[in-house]
Amino acid sequence: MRYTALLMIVTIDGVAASGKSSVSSGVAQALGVPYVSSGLLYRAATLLGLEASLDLHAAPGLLTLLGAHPVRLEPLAGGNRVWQGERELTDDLHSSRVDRGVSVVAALPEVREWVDAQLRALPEPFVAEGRDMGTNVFPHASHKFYLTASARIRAERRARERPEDVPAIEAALQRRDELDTVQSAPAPDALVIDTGPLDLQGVIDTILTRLP
Ligand SMILES: Nc1ncnc2c1ncn2[C@@H]1O[C@H](COP(=O)(O)OP(=O)(O)O)[C@@H](O)[C@H]1O
Ligand SMILES: Nc1ccn([C@@H]2O[C@H](COP(=O)(O)OP(=O)(O)O)[C@@H](O)[C@H]2O)c(=O)n1
Repeated sequence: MRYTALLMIVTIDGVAASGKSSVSSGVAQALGVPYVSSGLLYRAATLLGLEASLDLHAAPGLLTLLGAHPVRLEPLAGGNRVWQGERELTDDLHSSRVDRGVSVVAALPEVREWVDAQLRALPEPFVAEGRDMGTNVFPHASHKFYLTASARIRAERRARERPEDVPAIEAALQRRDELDTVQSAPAPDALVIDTGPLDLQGVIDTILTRLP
């Protein structure tokens, strides 16, 4: 564990299934700090909206629901957990149904404000991962990274975790990348890493060598 991470925010953004959460977890564990998965909050809002049969394009209903039954992100270094009261949502957040709806929910400015407020309230230090951590939420972060890889490589990796086949996963990832374009630009001061030729530890080490 390194002790140089005091009062530091590291941002790791990138496209869908580029390795953000696995890499963030590895970096966070090496630094001895938590990591924060912003995508899980968008996924939680989507899951709860779907369960309540709400229109995912309409912010007021979603915000009323989230206000009445607050969602809590538990940012641990080994893996984030999401709670709504006593109910743990974590295991339900990576279904294909949530994948399909989440970009619609994430396009709502009111939902983005709901997520951003929770993230900005967290005590430093931490590693934050998502799409706009280095641009919008923590523009003052000391170290910023952006992960990419071809859609095919990302789909092959994700196929090891999902029941669908590679072409179906690839098409869904590309659709989500398109819908997420607005919030997914790399920060101008981020180091862009193509994770295609690297294994997980290779990406983690590339980042760690650039941290104090
Ligand atoms: N560089 C890499 N090499 C091989 N597999 C990787 C690499 N990065 C991530 N993975 C694997 O790809 C999958 C998606 O990674 P994940 O961290 O969930 O991405 P994201 O958080 O961007 O969606 C996981 O199974 C992970 O173990
Ligand atoms: N900072 C963020 C994080 C996620 N998101 C949205 O949340 C969705 C799920 O994010 P995620 O990081 O859990 O998804 P994966 O890249 O892990 O598949 C994305 O497709 C975006 O629509 C966002 O808009 N901004």
